[in-house]
Amino acid sequence: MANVKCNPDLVRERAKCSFDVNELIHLIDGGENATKEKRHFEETIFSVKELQDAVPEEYLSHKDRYENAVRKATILRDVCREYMKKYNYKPNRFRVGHGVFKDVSPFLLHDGMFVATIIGQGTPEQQAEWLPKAENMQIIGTYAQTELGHGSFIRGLETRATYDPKTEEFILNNATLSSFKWWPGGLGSTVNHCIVVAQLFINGKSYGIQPFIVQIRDLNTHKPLPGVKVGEIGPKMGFQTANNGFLGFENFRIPRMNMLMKNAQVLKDGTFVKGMNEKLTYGTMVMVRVGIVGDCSLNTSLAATIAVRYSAVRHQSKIKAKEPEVQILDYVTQQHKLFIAIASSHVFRNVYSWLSKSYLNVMKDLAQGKQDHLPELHATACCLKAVCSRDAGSVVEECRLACGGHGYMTSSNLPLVYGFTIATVTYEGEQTVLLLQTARYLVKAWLAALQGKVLAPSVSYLSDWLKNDNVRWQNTPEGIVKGFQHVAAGKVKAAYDTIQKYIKLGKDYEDAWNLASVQLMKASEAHSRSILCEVSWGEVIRTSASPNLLQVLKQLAQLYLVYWTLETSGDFLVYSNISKDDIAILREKYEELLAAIRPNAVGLVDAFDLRDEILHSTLGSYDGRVYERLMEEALKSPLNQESVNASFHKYLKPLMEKAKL
Ligand SMILES: CCCCCCCC/C=C\C/C=C/C(=O)SCCNC(=O)CCNC(=O)[C@H](O)C(C)(C)COP(=O)(O)OP(=O)(O)OC[C@H]1O[C@@H](n2cnc3c(N)ncnc32)[C@H](O)[C@@H]1OP(=O)(O)O
Ligand SMILES: Cc1cc2nc3c(=O)[nH]c(=O)nc-3n(C[C@H](O)[C@H](O)[C@H](O)COP(=O)(O)OP(=O)(O)OC[C@H]3O[C@@H](n4cnc5c(N)ncnc54)[C@H](O)[C@@H]3O)c2cc1C
Repeated sequence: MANVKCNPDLVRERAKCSFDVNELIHLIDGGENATKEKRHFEETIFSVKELQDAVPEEYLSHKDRYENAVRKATILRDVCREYMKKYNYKPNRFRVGHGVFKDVSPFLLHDGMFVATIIGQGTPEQQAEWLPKAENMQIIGTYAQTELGHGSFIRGLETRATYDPKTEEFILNNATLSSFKWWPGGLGSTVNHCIVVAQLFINGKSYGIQPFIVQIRDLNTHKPLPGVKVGEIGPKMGFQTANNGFLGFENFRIPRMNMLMKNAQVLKDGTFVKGMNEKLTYGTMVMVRVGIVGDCSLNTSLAATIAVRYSAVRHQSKIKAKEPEVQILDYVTQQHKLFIAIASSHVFRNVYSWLSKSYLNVMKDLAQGKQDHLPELHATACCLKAVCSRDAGSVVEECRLACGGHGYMTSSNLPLVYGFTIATVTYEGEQTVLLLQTARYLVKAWLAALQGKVLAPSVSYLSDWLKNDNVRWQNTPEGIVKGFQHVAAGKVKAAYDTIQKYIKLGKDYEDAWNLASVQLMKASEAHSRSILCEVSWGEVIRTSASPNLLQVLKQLAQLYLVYWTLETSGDFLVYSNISKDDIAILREKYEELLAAIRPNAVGLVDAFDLRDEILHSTLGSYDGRVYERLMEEALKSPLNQESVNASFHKYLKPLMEKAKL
């Protein structure tokens, strides 16, 4: 990239950088070697001509766009397979996926959830049967859980799997319209198999929801099998190439062994054998929620790179009347909009790495029959997924707005990035629903703290606060982290007291819960924020890096802490011992941090190491040829391929002529 002829503003910005960009790239990637491998892999993918679109996708019809995405998905699969064989390297397909598809791959669910569910929910025999076929694409699958009528409340799903002991089969049925599966990615026209989450019935008795692996299309003709009704759900706000679909069954039979039985089992005679914990059936969702925190980091870095580079190139208005127009990045309001995006990406990455470790530890425990830490993992993954995805959506939108009118151009890629980022707020558990799951855990933890019990590490601050809620405020990163814990503890207490108040007024627990649920949701958000602050600050101070880089990483981490303290200063005034003067000091600190980060802004986004092919942006490319690219892309419009469009003769001319009469 270094030899590309760049916009002079970007050249100057890069020269100003106080740290070694390559050092940060290696740190993000996990070492110099990892960067080399990543770059070699990406170079290979993006030099495949067939993966490059001659015409921007947006000009294609819905159908052509889908077919083009499938074409590219198959080529990408082949290239990756060869690459893995040759170099024994497991590539990050999601990162290059943004380059290849702009949006998302029709195979996203195959990789992300179908294969993962066979691993997580299948017995060793079932894995041996389906995993090799799924991994080498002999079968293509998705995860079909959500229905027209139910998504959040999984226990309310209506698809039925009724066991027939005579034939040792399950009979799948969708008797109502609301029971039709709705949303699964790839289901529309791509997959031939899916994991169907259905209500198990044996001898008329319900045994809750269970996962089944079901073939829905003929492997040769791709026609839906008799008894299967399947199709695509149509255009959406984003995820245009994900090929989301609907599905219903009519007396469709599958063998007994197609129920994934790692947890619960159905024996030949119809005896139901309970698993260790029925919630383990929800395991794939927990895994993906953890993964989404990592996606939030990538999505935020995409938007930050585009908006920061553009802001360095774009000049508009003046700060001082007698001086030239300034780079818009020099406006402190612009820095306020953008630097939190850079900081958030680092916070999400660090928290993802921390959460992944907890996830793997709990998986190891579960393999040995220990489930003590499962509730804490579930509660933590729920609230972090909810808060990170919403933050990422807001940050991406702020980056888009920070690019003014050009941010509204599809060619900036910011609308598409926003489309797939904002989807994460809803899928894999809608944000409020997940925050309320965590609130259940927090209320239980609060009760345990009141009873003097030892709490799990992520909530132990509740007991600390109970012992001493009068800690003096300190304007240091550690003091701010404590402050966030005080806010969270104060909110948990307030929500708990509100439930108790309603119960005393004669409400039952469920109604009291609903009446207190705005507070419960806010408590859960505050709990997440305290984890995000504590974990990210902790990771940064433990980072081994050169003094120059460490200084910049600390500035970013502090910016995150101060930004969110100021954003929620009302809560701090209510629940911590912060004073108005402390807030004024933090405001000053915030301004100092913006100024300190400013010279490194371009270097920081360069360190996300996102190739132009992944950014897909007229505004964000490495060379900063913004106006040239905007014009080049505009000229690709089909309307610019003819000097006069037929509509002139058909409609405009008659209109003008009628007006003359
Ligand atoms: C790294 C890979 C990245 C891959 C990326 C792929 C991206 C693909 C892109 C898009 C795909 C999108 C896919 C989907 O959206 S799939 C559908 C996802 N659907 C949901 O997430 C539904 C959300 N709803 C739920 O999860 C549940 O209904 C619920 C948790 C909200 C409630 O469940 P319910 O059975 O009603 O439980 P209760 O509320 O009654 O709680 C009972 C008890 O159980 C505990 N609990 C709930 N869930 C879990 C769990 N997963 N693990 C452990 N424990 C759980 C809960 O805490 C309660 O405990 P208690 O308070 O002690 O009683
Ligand atoms: C892009 C995208 C891709 C998807 N891919 C898949 C897929 O591959 N496979 C799959 O199975 N599903 C998929 N889904 C479905 C997704 O998982 C659900 O849409 C999601 O879980 C939310 O459920 P819902 O649509 O039923 O929302 P609802 O639950 O109906 O939410 C509507 C509103 O009701 C509120 N609400 C609901 N319950 C409660 C409650 N208990 N307390 C308070 N408020 C409540 C919510 O907060 C929300 O404001 C996808 C969705 C999207 C958008």
